[in-house]
Amino acid sequence: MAPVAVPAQPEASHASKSTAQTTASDEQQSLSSFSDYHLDYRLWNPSDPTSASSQQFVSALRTAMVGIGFFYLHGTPLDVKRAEMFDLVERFFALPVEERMKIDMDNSRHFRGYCKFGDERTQAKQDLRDQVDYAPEVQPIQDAALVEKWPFLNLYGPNQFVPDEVCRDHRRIVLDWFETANEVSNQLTRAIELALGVAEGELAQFLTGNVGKEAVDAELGKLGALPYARMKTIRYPTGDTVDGIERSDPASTQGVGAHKDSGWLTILAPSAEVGGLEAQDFDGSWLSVPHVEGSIIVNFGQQVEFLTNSIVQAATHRVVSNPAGSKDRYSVAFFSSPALNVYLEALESDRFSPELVSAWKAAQSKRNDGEIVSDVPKGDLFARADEPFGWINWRGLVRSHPGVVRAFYRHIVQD
Ligand SMILES: O=C(O)CCC(=O)C(=O)O
Ligand SMILES: [Fe+2]
Repeated sequence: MAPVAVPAQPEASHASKSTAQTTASDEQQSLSSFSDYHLDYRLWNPSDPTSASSQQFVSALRTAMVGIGFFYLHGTPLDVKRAEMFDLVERFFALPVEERMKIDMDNSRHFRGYCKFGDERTQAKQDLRDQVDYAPEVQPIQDAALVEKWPFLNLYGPNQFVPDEVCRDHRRIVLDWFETANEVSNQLTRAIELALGVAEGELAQFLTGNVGKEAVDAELGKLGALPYARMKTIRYPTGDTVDGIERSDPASTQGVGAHKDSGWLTILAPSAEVGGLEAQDFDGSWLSVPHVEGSIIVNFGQQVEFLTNSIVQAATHRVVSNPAGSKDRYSVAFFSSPALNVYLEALESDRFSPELVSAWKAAQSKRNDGEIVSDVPKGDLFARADEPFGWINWRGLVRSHPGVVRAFYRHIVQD
């Protein structure tokens, strides 16, 4: 990959020293310096995916698809919404913790709402962040017998928002971002279909849930398509204690531990001021992923890897936190997901376009014998062909949020 000049980056508040304990050298490379990982969304014309400009976008996407699974996407409609969104996030986390706790996730059987600092773990270690989780704003599913048989149907339901007089426009700003990020994910999915050389809708059907009858359980099929996605607004706070909560390990810098996102595509807006996001290169080294003005970050989740037989890799990434820094870090992450009702089956590799295969071979030849080093086991959250995808979302949420399980699901979830 040819490094490319990019606009000067704001200084990351965690200097390279704080990552030196986990990286081999002080000279950490930045993902932003590689031209292959910068895509221009304005080239993509949704009403004419076969135009020369759209094809140029698809070709760039193909190159990114055989990379480490992370890229910058410039010129999306999220850019103009960013300032308002980050203003909201800062206002929300500045509220007294008692106000934030009024939308505590432990009050939501649908796994929506605020998770206080230190409640979440990755690889058995406390993550140093607090966050609000959202998903589609929909009615709960009413058919009690079906919900009992398929507990993941509980994931459908309303979000929790703070009233306007406490935090102005919480609901409006979040739902608007959710819808816009979802549209970007849908457009990228169409472009991925073209990059792979598969028919229109072949991947999109897994997201919309409008799959052929044979792919759906008959009873579940009664409910129709059950599209799903999640979103988080996140804070990585500084300070020895946070909201009166002690850090369990004062020396820890684990904002969020190394992981691969479990879903389809992640559309991520990282802090412009405070660094810390890192992506793992194929040789195991960690690249910094700073915000670049006028872009958002996209990464592939594990279901893209699953469906493409690993020709596309889900990115291994983490956030290195700096509790001693002068500013809290904020980020906004949208995770598209296969619909709850669908069964995923990997595509036959021999169907991929010659262009994709040659891009993949070229990328392989530059790696250590095609070897991929990752701190996360391959396929830890892959879908299974014999169960609806809802189970993957359900298991992930049950594992991450024991408080919700204690409040609502003691009878069906064993420790
Ligand atoms: O906060 C970030 O920048 C990344 C968060 C992330 O990777 C996640 O929540 O899955
Ligand atoms: Fe992630």
